[in-house]
Formats: sequence, structure tokens, C-alpha cells
Amino acid sequence: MAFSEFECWSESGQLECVAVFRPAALDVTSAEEAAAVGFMRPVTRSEAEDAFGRLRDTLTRLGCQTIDLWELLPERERAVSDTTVNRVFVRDTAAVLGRQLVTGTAAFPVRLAEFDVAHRALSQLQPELSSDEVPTSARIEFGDVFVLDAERLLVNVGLRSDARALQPFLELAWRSGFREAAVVRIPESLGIIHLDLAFNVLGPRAVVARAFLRHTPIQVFAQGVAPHWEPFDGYFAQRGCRVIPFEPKGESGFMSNFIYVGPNLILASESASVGLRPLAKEAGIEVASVDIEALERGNGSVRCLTMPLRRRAV
Ligand SMILES: NC(=O)NCCC[C@H](N)C(=O)O
Repeated sequence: MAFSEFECWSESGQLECVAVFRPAALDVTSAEEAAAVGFMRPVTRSEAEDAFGRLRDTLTRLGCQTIDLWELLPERERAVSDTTVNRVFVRDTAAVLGRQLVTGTAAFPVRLAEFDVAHRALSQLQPELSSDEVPTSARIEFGDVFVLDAERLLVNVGLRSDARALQPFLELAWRSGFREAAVVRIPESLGIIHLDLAFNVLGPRAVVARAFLRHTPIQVFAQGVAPHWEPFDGYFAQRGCRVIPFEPKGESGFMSNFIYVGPNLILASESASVGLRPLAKEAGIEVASVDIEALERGNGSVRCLTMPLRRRAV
């Protein structure tokens, strides 16, 4: 996949190609190590690799090409990359917004090296920037960003994506061809690190959202006009989209952390799929599932583990 083919104008186009990053070479062996790297529980390299293999195979079976960024890494970057256990959560490091690859900035210091390395791997797919081109980077972790449609982005500012990064991010959004950005603020007291752990797009006509989000009005920005506020559910209703609320239940801690593969199909982890299936059914969406419990111990699931490079509009 060459850079010229990067294109994502929604979360619900047919998924054609994603970047993934194979697990690092280290085990996470204790509660202290897990806390140091933002994991929920220890996990061995071999458990993580088995789960990663299942994820890749499932995506391939569903017709989506996967590019392992590890393959693109220059030899000299591999040693450090192999010690960064969060590199599997490639979603946070960058995103294709329209036809633009935008790189992010890690707010969690243990992820700084891994973000740089992922960007270097991605740059192998991109032509050199000419000196008059503006670099396209933002102080955002991309688990906080959704491409709602060809005109709109949704972004959370909170624990990982700093509100001070918003203005430059909006300018970048306009340059990338978007006309509106909806900004949500997940209360930091909840400890939810990214928006995709509380929200996702189920398809062109429905989203799922943790129930508390209805208490968080959305601030709507458009180029050249003063921002205004809209109720959370009302924002989506106004734009033809239904909000299906949910509360996490039991084992289904990653219910919103799936990826739309299409047509009318999403891919979720096995544990998330249990709670998700009845909600998805309401929107006419099927749920395929894959056992990635070992990777979920790192506090992320299918969406965090995939970075769409190309979606075909449907
Ligand atoms: N988008 C996501 O929610 N990504 C999961 C990142 C988990 C990782 N352990 C972190 O703390 O950054």
C-alpha cells in the first residue's frame, strides 16, 4: 500500500487496509511492570503473539489487508522497538484523516519512543515532505479521534489529548478537508484514557456510547465561526445518527473498542462481542469476534490494535 492510496473519510467505509504492529519481545511479568506500562495485568510475549496472529488472520479472512509496521522498520530501530510493549496499540500513534497521514504525540512518557518509531515506519510508505509543506503532526493520541464522515471529526480532550492541542489540531483538520470538529471532554476522574474506550461508530446511522456521555455536551467548531454547544445525543440525532447507550458489564470491558469492517459487520474481541451483539443487532450490524484476551491485558482492544490506512466509501 503506497501513501497515495491512503484514504479514510469515515469509520464505516469498507475496510481495505490497516497498519498493525506485532507484539514486542518482552514479557510483562509482574503487577509493578504492568503498572509501569499502563497494562492491567501481566502477559507473556508468546501469549501476546498468539493473540496477534489470530487478530491478523481474522482481518485477512474478512478481506482486509494488514501491514505490520515492524516489517518497515529500519534494522537500527528494531532493538528499541522490541522493548516497547505498547507498540501493538498502533491506533494511538497516527491516523489517516481524509488523505492526510497525521502523526500524534504520546502523553504517556513510556510511549514516547514507540510513537517516534511507528512514525518512522509509516514514513517508509510516504514520499519525503518537500520543504514548503507544513508537517502534519498533532499533540493528540488518536484513540481520541473519530472520522465521523467526510466533513466531520469527533475528538476527546482529556487524560491523553491536551485541550491546549485543540486549536492546532482544528487547523490541521481544516487543511485536511474537514469542515466541522465536535469536541467531547470525558471527565478525567473516570480514568478512561481514550474516547474509543467509551464510544464507537456502529455504522453510518448509529453510534454506541457509554451512558455517562449524555452528561457531556459537545462543543462544535467550524472554520471561521464561533464554536457552539450541543447536547451529546442531540448532536448525533441532528446528523441522522442514533446513539445506543451502554454500561460495561462483567467481562465486556472493551465493548466500544471494535472496528467497523463492513458491509454491516464489525470485528470485536470475544469478550466484548457478548454484550455488543444485542446492541449491534438494533442497528442491523453483525459482530465477528476474535480471542485477543492476552492483548486486552494491555488495556486496549481491536480498535486500539488497528490503524485504518484505507477505507472504501460505500
Ligand atoms: N486507544 C486506546 O485506548 N489504546 C489503548 C492504549 C493502552 C496503553 N497501555 C496505554 O496506556 O496507552
